Amino acid sequence: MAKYNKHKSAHKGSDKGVTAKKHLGQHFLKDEDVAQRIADVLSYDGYDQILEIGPGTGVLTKHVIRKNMKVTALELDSESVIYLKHSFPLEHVKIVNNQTFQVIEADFLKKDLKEIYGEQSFAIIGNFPYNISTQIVFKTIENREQIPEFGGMFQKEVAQRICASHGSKTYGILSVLAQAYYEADYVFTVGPEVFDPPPRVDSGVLFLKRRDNYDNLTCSYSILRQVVKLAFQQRRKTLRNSLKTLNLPDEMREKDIFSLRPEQISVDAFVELATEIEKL
Ligand SMILES: C[S@@+](CC[C@H](N)C(=O)[O-])C[C@H]1O[C@@H](n2cnc3c(N)ncnc32)[C@H](O)[C@@H]1O
Repeated sequence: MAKYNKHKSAHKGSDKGVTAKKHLGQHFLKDEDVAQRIADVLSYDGYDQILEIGPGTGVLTKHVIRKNMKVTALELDSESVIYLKHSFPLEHVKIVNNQTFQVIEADFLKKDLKEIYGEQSFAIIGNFPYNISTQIVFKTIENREQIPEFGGMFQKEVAQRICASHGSKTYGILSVLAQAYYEADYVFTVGPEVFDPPPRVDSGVLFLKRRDNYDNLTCSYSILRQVVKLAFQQRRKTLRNSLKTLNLPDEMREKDIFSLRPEQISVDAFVELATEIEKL
């Protein structure tokens, strides 16, 4: 069971003046090897800017900085921001030429990413706050024109869900929407012992690489999201039942795909179906 200490002496961030806060999903990495392996999941090819979500006390940040990219770290916790701005050992920054590193105190979910990047591309990395995992993935998909790669750590089940193939029990809304635009690879699992305080669950690291045809899908994101959501809201039912509210023409509802349950339908087949529905 995770322990969020009221006393500042007992967890990894506390020696940096940062108390772990449960509502912010703060579990600080204490294993440098794992931090290095997370930083290594991105290719660092084809872009020169990185956005780290939730740097905390910078355990992962310093490995990312060494990759010779411009790094922006977005952190909601003001204690962590104060530490990163004033006490984060600057040798991590100085080792690389022509590099900028900035910390911005902000909520990733609310921040307008164009304010930071304009139209430029950037990759996302993080040991993500697990309480907002789904929203992080949705916001990434919505900003996909600027995000060629995304890598980092989620609760293991969430990472597995994003990477799941059709036919698997964990295949769902996140799998279809993420994989419509990104190739998704589950990279490795870590146990609670690499964090301080330890979470109750295992964690999984994944890597998303944007597909070459990401901007060339035959349907819009909004219709795909609508169809997939409706289908998985009643995952035990066939599409004929779950898509009833769309009032689709009978001849469409006679097609074989409508006798399937959503977990039996591949990403490509969902895209094809959403395309047909959008054309109506
Ligand atoms: C699991 S901790 C990881 C901390 C650090 N990266 C590490 O690996 O030790 C998640 C971090 O995300 C931050 N955070 C939580 N919600 C956030 C949000 N909406 N926007 C930005 N950062 C957030 C937390 O304050 C915390 O520092």
